[in-house]
Amino acid sequence: MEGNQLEKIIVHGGSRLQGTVHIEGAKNAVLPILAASILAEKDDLVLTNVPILSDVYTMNNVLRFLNLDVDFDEPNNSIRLNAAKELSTQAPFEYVSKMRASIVVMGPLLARFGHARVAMPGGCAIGSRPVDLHLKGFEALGAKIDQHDGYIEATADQLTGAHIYLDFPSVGATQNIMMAATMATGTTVIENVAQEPEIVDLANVLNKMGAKVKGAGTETIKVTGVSEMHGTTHSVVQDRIEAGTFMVAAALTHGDVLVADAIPEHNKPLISKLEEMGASVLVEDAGVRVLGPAQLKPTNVKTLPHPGFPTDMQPQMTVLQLAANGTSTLTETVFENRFMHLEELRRMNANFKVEGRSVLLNGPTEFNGAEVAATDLRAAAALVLAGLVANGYTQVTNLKYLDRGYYNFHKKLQALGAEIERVDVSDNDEVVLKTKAKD
Ligand SMILES: CC(=O)N[C@H]1[C@@H](OP(=O)(O)OP(=O)(O)OC[C@H]2O[C@@H](n3ccc(=O)[nH]c3=O)[C@H](O)[C@@H]2O)O[C@H](CO)[C@@H](O)[C@@H]1O
Ligand SMILES: C=C(OP(=O)(O)O)C(=O)O
Repeated sequence: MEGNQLEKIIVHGGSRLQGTVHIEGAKNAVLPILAASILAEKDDLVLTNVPILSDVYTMNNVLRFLNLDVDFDEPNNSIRLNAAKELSTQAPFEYVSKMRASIVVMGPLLARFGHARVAMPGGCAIGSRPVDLHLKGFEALGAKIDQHDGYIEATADQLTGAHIYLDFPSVGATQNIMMAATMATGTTVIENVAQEPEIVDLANVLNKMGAKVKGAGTETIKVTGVSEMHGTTHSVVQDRIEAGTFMVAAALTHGDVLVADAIPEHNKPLISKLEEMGASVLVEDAGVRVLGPAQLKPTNVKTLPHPGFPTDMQPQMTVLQLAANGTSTLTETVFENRFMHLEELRRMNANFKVEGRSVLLNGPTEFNGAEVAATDLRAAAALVLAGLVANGYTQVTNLKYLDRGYYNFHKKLQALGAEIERVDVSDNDEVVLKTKAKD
C-alpha cells in the first residue's frame, strides 16, 4: 500500500484546527505482536485495532515468506494469523532492508525452532542502529551467533533461562529477548529493559498466548519458560505517537482538538511540555483535548527512553519550539542523528543551531511555505505540521515515510479544518491553482 512516489502533500497554512480526531492502533506495538504470531503452534492469533500502514504490509509479507497464513481484513482493521504449518526460519535481505523492525522475527523463530537466519538490518536516516544488545541476549540464552555474508544466524538446541542486563533499555532488544525466552528452559530475568507501553502490550499478548511474562512496564522483566504457545485474540493499544502528533498540531495552530481515545498516561512527558508552553490539556472521558495558546512559550526538552520524552515526538516538538516566543533547546539522547528535518525546516525560515546532540531553536519563527522532502517518518509529520502555520503553500514529498506510520494523515487534518491535499505530482499545478482559488 506504499504511497505512489510521485505524490506530495500540499498544505496552505493559517487554519486553526478544531474538532475530534480518532487515533489508530500503534505501529510500534503491532509490528512485534505480528512477529509473536510465529510462537503459536496451534490456533489463530487474531488482532484487532490494526492500523493500515505500509509497515504492517511489510511485516505481513515477511511472515508470509516464512510460510504463515496471514489474512488482513482492512475494513475491520483486523488480521488473522496462523503459524501451524511448517515454517521457514530465514528472513532475506529483500524484506529486512525494507523495514528494520523485521529483526523482531528472530526471537520468536529462535524460541520455537532453535534457528533463525535474518539479514542484518542497516541503519537509517536517524542513526546507525546496531543490534548488538539483541544478540548479546540470545547468546546469554545459549544461542550460538554467526554473522556472515550480511546475515545473522542464531542456533540453539535448547535455549536456557539466564540473567541478562541490557546496557541500554533498547525497545527492540527487550522485545526480541522476551520472545526468545518464552519457551526456554527455566527462568530468564532481563534487567534495565525498555518500559514503553508497546512492551507492555506485547507482554500482554504473549501471556494470553500461554507465556509467563512478568514485570513489563518496569525495569525488570521475568520470563518463565513454557513448553507450548497458542493463538488468542488481542486489540492493539492506541498509538501514543500519532496521538501526540495531533496534540502538537492543536497547540501549534492555536486550535481546540479532542484526540479521541488517546491514553493520557502514555503521553505524560509531552502533555507536561505542552502545558509548560501555555497550552491547556484536558483529560476527558472521550480522550485528551488540547487547546493551543495565543502565544507559545519556549521550553527545553531532552529525549529519553520511556517514561521520558519520546524521540519519536522530537521532530514534531521542534516545530512547536520554533514557533514559540523565545529560544528553546532540544537534546536528542536516543539517536545520534535525528535532526535532518531541521535542514528542511531551514528552507521554511527556521533559525536554529545544532551543537552536538542539542539544538538551539530560535523562535518565534514566521514559517514560509516551501518545497521540502521528508527524510524519515516523524520528519514527514513535522514538515506537514510546519506547513499548517506557514505563510502560503508548503509541498512535502517522500511520502513513503509518512505512510509507514500515519493512516490518512492529510484527511484527518482536513477534517479538523486544515487546507491540505495529497496529490499526484502530475496534477500538481492544477491542484495548487484549485486551492488558490479558495483564497
Ligand atoms: C518499531 C519500533 O518499535 N521502533 C521504535 C523502537 O526502535 P528500536 O527498537 O530500533 O530502538 P532501540 O530502543 O533499540 O534503540 C535505541 C538506541 O539504542 C541503540 N541500540 C539498540 C539496540 C542495540 O542492540 N544496540 C544499540 O546500541 C540504538 O542505536 C539507538 O541509539 O524504539 C525507538 C526508541 O524509542 C523508537 O524511536 C522506534 O520508533
Ligand atoms: C523510528 C521509528 O520507527 P522505526 O524504528 O520503525 O524506524 C518511528 O516510529 O518514529
